[in-house]
Amino acid sequence: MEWGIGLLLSVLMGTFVGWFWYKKKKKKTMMVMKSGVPKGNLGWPFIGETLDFIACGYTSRPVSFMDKRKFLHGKVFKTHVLGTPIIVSTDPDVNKVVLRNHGNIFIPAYPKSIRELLGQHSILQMNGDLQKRVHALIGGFLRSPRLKTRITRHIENSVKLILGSWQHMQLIHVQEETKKITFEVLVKVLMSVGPGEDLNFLKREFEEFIKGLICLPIKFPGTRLYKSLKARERLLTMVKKIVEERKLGMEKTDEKSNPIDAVDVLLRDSEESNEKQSLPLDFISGIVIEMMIPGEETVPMAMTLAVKFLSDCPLARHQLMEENMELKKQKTNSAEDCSWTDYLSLPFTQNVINETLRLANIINGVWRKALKEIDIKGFLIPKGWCVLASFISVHMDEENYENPYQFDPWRWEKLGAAVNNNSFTPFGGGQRLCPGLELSRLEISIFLHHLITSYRWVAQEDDIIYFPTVKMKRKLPINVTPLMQLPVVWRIQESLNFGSLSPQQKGAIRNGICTAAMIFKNSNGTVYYGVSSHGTIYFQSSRSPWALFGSFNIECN
Ligand code: HEM
Repeated sequence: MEWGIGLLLSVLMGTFVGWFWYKKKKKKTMMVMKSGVPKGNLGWPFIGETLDFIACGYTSRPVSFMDKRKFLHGKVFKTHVLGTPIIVSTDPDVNKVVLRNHGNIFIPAYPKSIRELLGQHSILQMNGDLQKRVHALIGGFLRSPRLKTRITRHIENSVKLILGSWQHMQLIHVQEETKKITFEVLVKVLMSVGPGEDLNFLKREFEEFIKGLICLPIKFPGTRLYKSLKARERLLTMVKKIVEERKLGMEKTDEKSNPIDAVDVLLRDSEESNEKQSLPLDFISGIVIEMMIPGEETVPMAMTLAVKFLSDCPLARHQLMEENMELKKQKTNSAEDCSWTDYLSLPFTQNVINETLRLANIINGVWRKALKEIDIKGFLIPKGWCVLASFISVHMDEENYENPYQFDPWRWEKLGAAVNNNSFTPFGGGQRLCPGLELSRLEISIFLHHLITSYRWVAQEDDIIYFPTVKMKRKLPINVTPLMQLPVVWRIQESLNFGSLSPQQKGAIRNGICTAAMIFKNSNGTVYYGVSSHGTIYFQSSRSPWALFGSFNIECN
């Protein structure tokens, strides 16, 4: 009996000690959770703080949503937007960890409409080894010098064709025109489809498809999502046909030439390795469709916004013109074509592109979901929570950039190489760093080169809208005049600060007309004039070499 009571007491005692220990541990965990989970406000039931989030997206300062909360709760805070509680990081170090820890801790978490439209095989949603494999294949191909050499000629032709069509147009909508260039280039890179009926079909259906990328996730006949899904089906049929034909062609020939496009790369990968399972044709077709998105959205928007920012900053436009005119002159003199390295090594042009990408924030951040609880810099992100690594907040933070709202391409002269910098992530980072980074830069550089060396433009009033994606309210209307058609004096006004001219030089411009002293004919009979970067005209004779003055030349008839 005593033995029984003793046992009972020991069991009770053990249970009590166990319970006490468990409670203490739980309390400790709760305390860690409480002190570690970022502060913030989840707002109203269901809608959370979505209304404020969207309202800020329609202003010229979309980052004000983040700024307000950053001020109240710190650089990492919690909120509830677009139907989900979320932890927002505006801290570059935290963003870096989120981007790097991809796969094992963080997986992409995109809104439902995007998930539905891109389908289960989307590269943006796949994880693990498959994502690594596809990313490496696409990245390797897009970065290869062989592709860049080949595609440079193609981009040039496409840019010249579109710019040429502006000759007799007064008003241009930059946002629409740039899409024509970038979509055509990307479809060529992806599946070698050139201008014609097929391209028109792809463009038409793709425009219908992309409208549903951010919309209410309701799909029955008549809804936006439904229409976009139908367009995707039609796109898939056509792309799959191209992929199948290519596969058949490859089976018929034993010759192994270099891959010509992304379809080739994806098909060959499975062929060349016996260990790897071949990628299904549906899967390849889906990836190809998904990769058309930058041709319709991101790259044309970057070009459009560069034009917008340059229009508002004549000094930058002038310096860009000088640099590109110099390249044009060199190439004309040596009777050579510009190579991709020529375009990418124009320092000021690259600074303009960096600054455009920083200020425009075309992809304003990435959404991830935590698969495990993780502590980053003292912030506890509980398992299952979504994290928004906000790039726009970092790009527009005074701590990282002086006068962040000012378009200042010269800041990059001090900041140096932009890549690998946590505070500059327009192309994301880590394992999902955009594989189209270099192609995008090349396309934008070629577009800016030909635009600035062929046209003078005046932009009409327009505003940037940041929600749901970055767009111009009026598609950026500009009035263009081909440089060749400008009276000489226009070209001079374009680049001169008249106040800095000496009386003798001023005498060369009478009533806005250039006198012969400023005009120069070379041996071919081409007329030039030279202008320095500081707006001083140099009188030149046929014996003084142009390079001596570091001036640029504009040809005129
Ligand atoms: C200015 C133009 C562009 C910008 C700003 C941009 C931005 C980005 C960003 C931020 C990501 C990371 C997404 C994430 O981490 O979830 C990304 C991924 C990606 N981008 Fe771009 N991109 C541009 C152009 C292009 C081009 C021209 C292509 C070529 C086809 C491309 C193909 C891709 C692909 C395939 C991914 C997914 C990579 C993966 O998840 O493994 N992008 N891009």
